Amino acid sequence: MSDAKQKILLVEDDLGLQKQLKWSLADYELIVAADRDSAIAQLRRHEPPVVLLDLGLPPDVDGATEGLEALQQILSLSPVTKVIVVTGNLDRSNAVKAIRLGAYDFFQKPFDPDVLALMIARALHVHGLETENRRLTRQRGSSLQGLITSSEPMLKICRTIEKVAPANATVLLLGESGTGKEVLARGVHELSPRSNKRFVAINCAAIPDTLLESELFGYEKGAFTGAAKQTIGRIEYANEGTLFLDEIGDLPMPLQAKLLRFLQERVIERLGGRGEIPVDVRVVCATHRDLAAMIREGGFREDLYYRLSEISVNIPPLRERPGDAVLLAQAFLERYARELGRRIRGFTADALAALEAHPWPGNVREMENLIKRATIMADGSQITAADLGLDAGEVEPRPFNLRQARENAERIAVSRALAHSDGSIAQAAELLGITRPTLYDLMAKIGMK
Ligand SMILES: Nc1ncnc2c1ncn2[C@@H]1O[C@H](COP(=O)(O)OP(=O)(O)OP(=O)(O)O)[C@@H](O)[C@H]1O
Repeated sequence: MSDAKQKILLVEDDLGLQKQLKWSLADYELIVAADRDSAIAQLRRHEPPVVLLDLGLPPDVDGATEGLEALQQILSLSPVTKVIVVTGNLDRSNAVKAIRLGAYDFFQKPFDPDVLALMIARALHVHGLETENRRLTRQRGSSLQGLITSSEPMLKICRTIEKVAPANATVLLLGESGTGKEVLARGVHELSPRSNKRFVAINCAAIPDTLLESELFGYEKGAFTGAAKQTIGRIEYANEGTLFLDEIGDLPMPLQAKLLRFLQERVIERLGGRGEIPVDVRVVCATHRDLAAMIREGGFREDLYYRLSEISVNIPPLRERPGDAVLLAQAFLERYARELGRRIRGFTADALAALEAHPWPGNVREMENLIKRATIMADGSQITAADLGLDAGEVEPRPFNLRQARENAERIAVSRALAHSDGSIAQAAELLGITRPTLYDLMAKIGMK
């Protein structure tokens, strides 16, 4: 544990007050800013958990417009920061306005050092709890290694995988390309008693039909021209571990029959071999195809389908996972900025809007590639929509209509808050500075589930 002092940002233009506060808050590392611009610069630089913000900032020292503007900017940049606003003695209405905008608390001048110290200690405590909570929720959300999500449907799938992993049941993962089927298949393996054995993946669509059989079942020396030595197949190689059959919908009919036989009897015969070899594998398979339609059209065996789908899991596409686009983008940015040694901190507002508006036909894979490329190409310290190569046309045009503008802003704020709070409504409401029922109402109003 480091015993470094905790940082507090003081936004105050009165030099006398600055001095006084510096002295009474000596237990903290006090960072001082005298106006909105420098406050934002210091916020970006130090990321303080608590900001003490005087609402009467220049040029509007007698009003609160500049202070309220600063408050909104601070919260939009860092929704987890606790902002305590400082107001004049008779300025209750602005204090209430600030709370409505998401300030954590307010404090009226002239200030009482003891009360202020108490308020700051409490804000730091709440901030610490929330950070820990987010960390734990995130950890819980990603009990499947490498899987990032905060959306309700995906978290539900994680829970399902956790439940089915220890059993030996065959799992069928259904979902569009790039939705994370292989990540989930690995999750099944990692959380199963077979985790210390092999996870063997084979993509049935990537191997020519003529080779697939020998690839799966192996062959004896001389089984066919070119079979120079005995070779074991992937099924046998996965013995005691997990076999992941990707793109199972592309398995040719004759092999479907062979696979079915293996699943029923749990023995294989190598090509050109004479004996049956017992193999103990857990089978997980996946496809982006509509197997039911394939069965109707005679392209997939119904009996094999039932064997494979003891547990069947439908993975939603990225566009149906509220909040995940931004969360994944942030995680990929962090990863690639680190790996590529680039100092890039986050996304601009237009990039966030574009990320949320894009339909992601290639799902998480498309997102990962896009962020990696943008991390390499970006010139500034933040990634813009242009860096992402997302067509400006894909971002909703900025509306003139105030109601629509408000709704757009609300939608972005709610998605971001949900992403930041790993889908917890209670936390998201707190980040947004509204009550839970208000958040539910807001989500219903803007059509978010
Ligand atoms: N929820 C997630 N969190 C983090 N990374 C993810 C997530 N989902 C997918 N990925 C990453 O996206 C890429 C594509 O995922 P994956 O290969 O599992 O998709 P898939 O559904 O199996 O695709 P395909 O059907 O095309 O084989 C991988 O690099 C994977 O690590």
